Amino acid sequence: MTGNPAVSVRDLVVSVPTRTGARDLVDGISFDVLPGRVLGIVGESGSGKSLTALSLMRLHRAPVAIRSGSITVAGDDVLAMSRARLNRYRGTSAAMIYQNPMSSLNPVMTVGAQVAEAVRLHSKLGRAAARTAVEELFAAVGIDRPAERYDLYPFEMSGGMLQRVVIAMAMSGSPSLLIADEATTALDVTTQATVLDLLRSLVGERQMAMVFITHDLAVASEFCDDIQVMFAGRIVERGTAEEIFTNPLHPYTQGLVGSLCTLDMPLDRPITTMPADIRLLSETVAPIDHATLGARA
Ligand SMILES: Nc1ncnc2c1ncn2[C@@H]1O[C@H](COP(=O)(O)OP(=O)(O)OP(=O)(O)O)[C@@H](O)[C@H]1O
Repeated sequence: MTGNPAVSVRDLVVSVPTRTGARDLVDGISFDVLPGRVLGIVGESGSGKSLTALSLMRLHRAPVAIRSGSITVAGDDVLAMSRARLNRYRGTSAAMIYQNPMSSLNPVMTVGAQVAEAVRLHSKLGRAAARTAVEELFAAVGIDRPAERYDLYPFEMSGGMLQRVVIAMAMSGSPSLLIADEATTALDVTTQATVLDLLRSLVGERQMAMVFITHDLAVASEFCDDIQVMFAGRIVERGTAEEIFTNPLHPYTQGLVGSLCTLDMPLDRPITTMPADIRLLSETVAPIDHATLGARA
């Protein structure tokens, strides 16, 4: 990797207390994301993807706690931030979008007024200027007739349009890092493709770093620049999307990639099932990293 990463995570351990001692749910992971690149985090349910994302925003809830490690975003030490600094950080340095846009929206307020609130939180704009800024943001995320759409309530918009509103809200503070946790999973495939196109162009234009969490390996292979595969709280393998999907090396990644169905695969090809066996981890403690394997000239 060259250039300064927008996001740098080192030896992050996130744990929860149990009667028999702390249980590490995220177990010493490290990764970087460069501006303008999309890092996909894939892995089965419970592997620690969402806790990693929540930790980047420091939005994890007690009793879950960050036990050790460091998180640096746009040069700032996220784990050392005061509450006031953290409030500024969320939105201006890092923003997050979720699967269900309604979880980020107030059902009884127009969408424009809600995004205007976010705009005014990050700037000193007056009401009229904030409205103009929202209309510009709406146009930037592909909401046509933004002046009319400003006055709609969430229930008057489709799921795809609402996800665009939430993306506009996330963009309102010009973050260096955008985290999407299953943000396109609930959309139909056509809408999903248009929202992914939008996210890709925003990442390029604004040179944001993006962390993209998904169960959908086909989407990850198309959309992400880099992939890290998580299993039981650890990163087992990382590489470019092409390296991971054409040359998976860890048995867990091989199982994941082998379970992908494609339209051109022979009908009689057996579908690999995943042996979700924790012993897979004992084989490799450090992640298999394609960048250090000499595979890249
Ligand atoms: N508040 C909590 N208390 C105890 N355990 C938790 C808590 N939150 C998460 N966990 C556990 O931490 C592990 C990682 O959870 P996480 O939500 O990060 O998984 P995930 O990979 O995002 O899964 P999914 O894809 O289903 O969202 C899981 O075993 C989960 O049960």
